[in-house]
Amino acid sequence: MAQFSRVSGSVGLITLQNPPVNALSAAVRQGIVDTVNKALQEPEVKSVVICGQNKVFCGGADIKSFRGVMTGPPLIPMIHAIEASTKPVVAAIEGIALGGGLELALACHYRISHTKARLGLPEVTLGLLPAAAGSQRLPRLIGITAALDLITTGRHVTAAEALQLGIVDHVTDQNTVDVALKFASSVAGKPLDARRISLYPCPPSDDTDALFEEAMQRVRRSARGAIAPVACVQAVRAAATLPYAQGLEREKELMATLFTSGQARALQYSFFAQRAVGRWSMPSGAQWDTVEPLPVQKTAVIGLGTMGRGIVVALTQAGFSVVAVETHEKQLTQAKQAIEEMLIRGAKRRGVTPEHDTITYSHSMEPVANVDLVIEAVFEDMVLKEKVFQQLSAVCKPGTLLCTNTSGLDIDHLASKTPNPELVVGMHFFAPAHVMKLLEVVYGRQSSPRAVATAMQLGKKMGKVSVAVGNCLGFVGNRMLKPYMNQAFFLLEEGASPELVDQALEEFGFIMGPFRMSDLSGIDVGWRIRKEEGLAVPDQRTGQIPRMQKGCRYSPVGDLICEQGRFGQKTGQGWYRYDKPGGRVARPDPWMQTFLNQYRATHGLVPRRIDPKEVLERCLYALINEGFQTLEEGIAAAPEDIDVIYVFGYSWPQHRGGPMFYADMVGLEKIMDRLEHYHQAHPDVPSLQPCNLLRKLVAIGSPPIHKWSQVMKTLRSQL
Ligand SMILES: CC/C=C\CC(=O)SCCNC(=O)CCNC(=O)[C@H](O)C(C)(C)COP(=O)(O)OP(=O)(O)OC[C@H]1O[C@@H](n2cnc3c(N)ncnc32)[C@H](O)[C@@H]1OP(=O)(O)O
Repeated sequence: MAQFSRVSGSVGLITLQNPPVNALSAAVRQGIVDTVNKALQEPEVKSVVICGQNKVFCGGADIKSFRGVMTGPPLIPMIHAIEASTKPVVAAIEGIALGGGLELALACHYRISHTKARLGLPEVTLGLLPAAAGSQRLPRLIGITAALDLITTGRHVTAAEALQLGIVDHVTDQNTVDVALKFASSVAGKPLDARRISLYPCPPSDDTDALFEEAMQRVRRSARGAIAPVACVQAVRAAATLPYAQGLEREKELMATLFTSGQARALQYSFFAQRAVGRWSMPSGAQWDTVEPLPVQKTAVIGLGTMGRGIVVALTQAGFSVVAVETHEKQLTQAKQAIEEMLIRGAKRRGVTPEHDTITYSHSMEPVANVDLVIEAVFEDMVLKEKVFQQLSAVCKPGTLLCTNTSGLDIDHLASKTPNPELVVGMHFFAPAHVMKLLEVVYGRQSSPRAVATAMQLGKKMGKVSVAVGNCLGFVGNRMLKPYMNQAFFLLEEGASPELVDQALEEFGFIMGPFRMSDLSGIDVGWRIRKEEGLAVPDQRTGQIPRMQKGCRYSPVGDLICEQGRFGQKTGQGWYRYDKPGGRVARPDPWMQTFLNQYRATHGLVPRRIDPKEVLERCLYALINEGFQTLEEGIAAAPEDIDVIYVFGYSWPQHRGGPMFYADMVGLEKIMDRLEHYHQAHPDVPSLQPCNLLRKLVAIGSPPIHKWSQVMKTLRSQL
């Protein structure tokens, strides 16, 4: 809806009304058309102001409506009618002007913004482009380079930057609507042609071809196969090289391709999935809207290795006071310096003053006594963590929440070492913890709903996308990674090279394939865990690590690599070789080829040609199958939880939605058939055997992803 009123006799005020973000639903568009007509027809009205209800201008098109048939007046003619108006129209921008919201403002003759407003064209993040003439108007207003930046990244700008770029005419910290009304009154009757952006020529650049060539290359490099950023460059190019009307036609053509692409569907699903994970629930029925979080102001981090340092930075930047504890004096000094540097760099990037006075460094636990919440981030060793939790239980005030940053150890076991297991939860951060957006909040059998609510809220305040998951080995993310990594190892045994496997998965859209990723994070990390699990241990009789363990196929290739001291980038050699220890550029290593040949010969394995399709199917479908298993067990509450974890923690390409969305796109029947096919070929790999939930979904006709929850409920109630 949009409401019309007349202010001071001569200014028509149009207020968009569609909480919470005044999205341009069919009703809002109809309201705008009607109220603009009214303003034009009423002779007393000399100028017009458009604003949004509740101090929010407009969050753009209604994304929910993209799923169905579009109804109501189309956006483009509505926007053109505003620009063509013979009476001046002023946009009063408060809160946000995003996507169609900013395009609406660009059609107005003047834009006045509140200092705290944010503006942008984020369509690219939804797999689209600004197709309500935004791709044609913005370059004409602010130039090609700046427009390319905003349109291809979708980033939001502050009012100050918008003013500097020329997107808005004036910024105020007063009541924006009042300022706009006064201004509208002052420009009544003034000529408007010079204010109609569609009439502007696109500002020339020195070498348009070179500029677009460079932009296209940059975008292709970072897009990982996403098509919207490429279409955005093409649309801006149309603005730079074609008359406005033809540019609009091109914009429409490009949008038509994007709109119907699976990528747009995936990215829009991902938008809503990110919000859905905030509405967490626990198997007990406790959920986000029925549980009050505990108040948290003072926090502590125990252990200042890489993870601990990142967590201290993230907490400090979110405004919490932090006691940072590291028992080794030398490590404490180094950590302090590293944290200060990270805070300075972060503050510089955000244009604020660094906040270090809120951190207290300590080599003892004493200052932790009066904090509200502790995050333990010591080495991934259960005995060490148990000791820390016992110390914390002795020193902390009653009611302190004890969180562990383990990446997969048993939360229930750790909780059992404290007198208050209900106050123990896992907070699994991803490295680097001050950068990576994902946080898995892991509840154990005894974790109280308030403890979960508190950790979820803390994550939100730290700017994380937090997902509540149940307790099991590896939780959701690392548990699903295991069958994926196993397949990658098996493929090496059967004839693939690390390059072949990585390339297939990188072309799919992962930032790094499993072997480059493992070189980056350190191959020895998994080796240590496998040794603790009793897997990477030579058989006393043969002296070799067995290739069958507990009745299942096991590949020791990763263990053998580590035995050679090849831990990845840090040692300059891993699955690849690097110029020096710490080097970043991975090069294929002839040593690896020889090693694999010898390994296969030793075990009588005849190498065969493996194609990228098999790599994708085996690695991804095994991972997806494990995803279904976590849903079946209730470890993950919904497919959205898994998808958000994979997109934000494991570089799953966002334009493919996440593993479970991808499974829905590929077709559950196909996934099940291919898994069965591979399981027949490898009967000693149980993770290739389709799980019950997948079978059940296929049996009832493969319902779409939003209907899986119902089947999951039935299945769990039958168990
Ligand atoms: C021809 C095509 C023309 C134009 C194309 C477009 O305009 S595409 C849309 C472009 N706009 C956007 O991409 C904005 C998307 N929204 C956001 O980035 C954030 O929601 C926003 C506006 C910055 C607010 O963030 P905040 O953290 O304050 O709230 P939250 O994200 O939780 O959102 C609150 C609820 O509003 C829903 N919502 C937000 N934007 C839209 C939208 N454009 N359409 C529909 N619904 C929207 C959001 O889902 C939340 O609802 P919930 O029920 O909680 O999921």
